[in-house]
Amino acid sequence: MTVVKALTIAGSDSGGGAGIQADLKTFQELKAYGMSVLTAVTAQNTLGVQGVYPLTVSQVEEQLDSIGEDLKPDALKTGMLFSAEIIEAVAKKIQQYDMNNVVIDPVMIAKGGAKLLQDEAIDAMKKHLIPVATVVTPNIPEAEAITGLTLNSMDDRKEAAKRLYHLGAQNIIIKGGHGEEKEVIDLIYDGETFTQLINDRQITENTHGTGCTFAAAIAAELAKGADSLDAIRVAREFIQVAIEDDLHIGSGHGPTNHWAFQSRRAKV
Ligand SMILES: Nc1ncnc2c1ncn2[C@@H]1O[C@H](COP(=O)(O)OP(=O)(O)OP(=O)(O)O)[C@@H](O)[C@H]1O
Ligand SMILES: Cc1ncc(CO)c(N)n1
Repeated sequence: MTVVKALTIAGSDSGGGAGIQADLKTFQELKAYGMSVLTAVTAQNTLGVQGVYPLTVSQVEEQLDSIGEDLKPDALKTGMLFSAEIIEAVAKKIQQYDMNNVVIDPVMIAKGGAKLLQDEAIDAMKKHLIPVATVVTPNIPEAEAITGLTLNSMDDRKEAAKRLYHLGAQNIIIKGGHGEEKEVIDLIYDGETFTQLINDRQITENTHGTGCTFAAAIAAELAKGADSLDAIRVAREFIQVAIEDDLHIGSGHGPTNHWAFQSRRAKV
């Protein structure tokens, strides 16, 4: 049996729906051995974020050294990185250990509005992290914050994708969860071609951690050898059913269902 390894570099969500917890659940469901480098602890539930406690840069670096020296991942994803210093350290270690198949989810704000990235860290993200991305997965507000554009139309999103490409990312997906359309349109750009993935928009409160889960699924598929577009297509299916078969946990924005994808496959 060939075992592939996937790494998440992200924050902990005590509520289990987003962050490291969502990533590890997703890796497991997609049969990638999951590993984690923690950047911050959050006290969080479906109602919101009650506390944010970043780790020190050296604590993050030491974890990355432990992974890099023994357990080189076949793919990795980044989530909440919190500060410019952590972003720079992570980018440096990715290069030092020659880690490939890098999915960058430029997490900035939790759905309830809590800040998971300091404003002054956006420049570091542009300068250090987006250039090492195999795939970068901003939602619409994140793409706006990175590019400085206001994204009102699909043409605006295409222009933002081009700018992200020029920052050095190989593949861009601007996620449409925050869009106004009746359907959810995720826009992909690989430097040459635009591809739109169009899916039914689910009317539900339970979308906590959709971005984390989606990016982790891309990383798991890349780890198994898929090309970027195929990895994104599987991840899109994974998140669609995780939203459709929601769990109804907590009294706020509940998590998605990380086992829905495998449960549905088992029924076919
Ligand atoms: N209501 C919905 N119905 C169907 N798909 C959705 C819905 N909301 C989000 N998605 C899908 O989930 C994925 C994540 O998109 P989204 O824009 O919600 O990310 P995000 O804002 O980064 O998430 P997070 O809450 O983790 O920060 C995308 O593929 C998007 O199309
Ligand atoms: C720890 C963490 N990372 C990412 C997100 C974004 O969903 C969140 N809410 N919490």
